[in-house]
Amino acid sequence: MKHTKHEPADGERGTERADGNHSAQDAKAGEAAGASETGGSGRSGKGYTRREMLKMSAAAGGGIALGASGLGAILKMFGAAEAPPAAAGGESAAAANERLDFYGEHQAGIVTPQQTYMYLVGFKVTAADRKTLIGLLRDWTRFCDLSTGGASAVEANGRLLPPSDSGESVDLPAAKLSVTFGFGPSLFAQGGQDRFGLAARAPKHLRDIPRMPKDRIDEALSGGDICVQVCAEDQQVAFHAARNLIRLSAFTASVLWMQEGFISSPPGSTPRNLFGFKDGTANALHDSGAGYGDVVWCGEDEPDWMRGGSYLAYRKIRMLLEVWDRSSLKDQEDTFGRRKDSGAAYGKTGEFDTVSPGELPADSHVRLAKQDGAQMHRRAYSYTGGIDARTGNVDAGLLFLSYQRDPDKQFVPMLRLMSQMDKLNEYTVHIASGLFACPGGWKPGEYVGQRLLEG
Ligand SMILES: C=CC1=C(C)c2cc3[nH]c(cc4nc(cc5[nH]c(cc1n2)c(C)c5CCC(=O)O)C(CCC(=O)O)=C4C)c(C)c3C=C
Ligand SMILES: [Fe+2]
Repeated sequence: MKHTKHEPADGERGTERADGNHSAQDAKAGEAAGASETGGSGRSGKGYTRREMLKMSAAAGGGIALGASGLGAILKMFGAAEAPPAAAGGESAAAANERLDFYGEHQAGIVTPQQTYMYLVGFKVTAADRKTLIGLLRDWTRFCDLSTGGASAVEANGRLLPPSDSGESVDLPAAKLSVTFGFGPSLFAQGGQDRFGLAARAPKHLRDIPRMPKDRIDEALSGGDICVQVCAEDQQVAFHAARNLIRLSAFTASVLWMQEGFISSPPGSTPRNLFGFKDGTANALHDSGAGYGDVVWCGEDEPDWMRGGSYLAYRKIRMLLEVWDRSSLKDQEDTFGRRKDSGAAYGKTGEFDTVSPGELPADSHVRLAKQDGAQMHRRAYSYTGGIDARTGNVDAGLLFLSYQRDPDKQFVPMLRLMSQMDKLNEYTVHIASGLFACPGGWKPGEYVGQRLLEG
């Protein structure tokens, strides 16, 4: 059952916390709540774990007169910045490192370091009007605010109703949870219909990725009005967030598809994909504030809500592991133009040595990327889906995700070139596709997409 909405009045909202600390109002509310747990000592300025939040919500249910919504009451306890106290002085560095700020100039989960687990969920909005859509985005915002801070939105409204949160992350830390939102072309216009009065606010480059000749796209796994990328260092934390975002969308949106990915590498080194090659090396070419500005973040030529945002290109690419595993090491290395062990380009010794395209096979993947010349920020995850019952082969591959400021220049032409010539095509099939406009980051007190919906 969906929780009753708590619409904070302006005066309830907390102030912006550039330093990660909450306003005095928040701290006071936190102290009051903490007092019930700490024998009166309070925990002003310290973070609360999910477990503590659960206990506090139970305490609040017993001792504080709740409003229509227990969740609302919990949020009120922490002040109407709608967040539990964030990492601040006194908290252990380990705990602080577990949190990624949900607020900021840019959304987390784009250039922030890649976490181990990822869920990608595509939604179709079923709401009939903009107001209902806004309600969903507000609910999602509250959930993300709490869960990225390591708290749970557990209602304290008795045993006769389903709990507002499924609860499997209650004892777990924030685990660097990030939730990144993107809007698909169909949210702005579908079949010539301006469904939510947003057509005039559509970003410049948002249209479906054109189909390529070799594509075997499954429409049921593609597109959508809204895409949510959920990442965390703990799979249960990531799943919990994806699941509860779905749950909160009941009656307002329906899930079209959900993908599950993973990636792993020793700290500081480039992860390997399921072909055993280091994947993500060239991100180092733009790995700086200035580089992100040139490659990732949208600028002044976009509507205000997209500034500091980016376009997410998504391709689900099946990798034919059995074919690959029967190929010689030479064939495998020729496919990328890089060495399998070190990741170095042909003719070089170090992974990050500058690539000399002329030394790479003409149809190799990296040579074609260099020929195209564009850069994008890749954030891919591997996936596995068990065994293909028809063939007995392993169903596995890459959830290719890239962020760029202009997909018409930085993604589509390269995809076209690769689809025509890439040696990698002998071993891969593209089976799902989508392009989403991810707005710039959120300010505390603002709901996801507010500048689009109210601008
Ligand atoms: C249209 C863009 C791309 C698709 C689709 C794509 C699929 C894909 N890539 C790999 C593995 C590797 N890709 C690598 C480099 C690389 N790939 C792209 C783009 C697409 N890849 C770019 C822009 C680059 C960087 C090229 C450069 O400037 O050097 C590499 C090499 C190491 C690295 O830089 O990451 C690997 C390995 C797979 C397996 C795949 C589809 C399944
Ligand atoms: Fe690639």
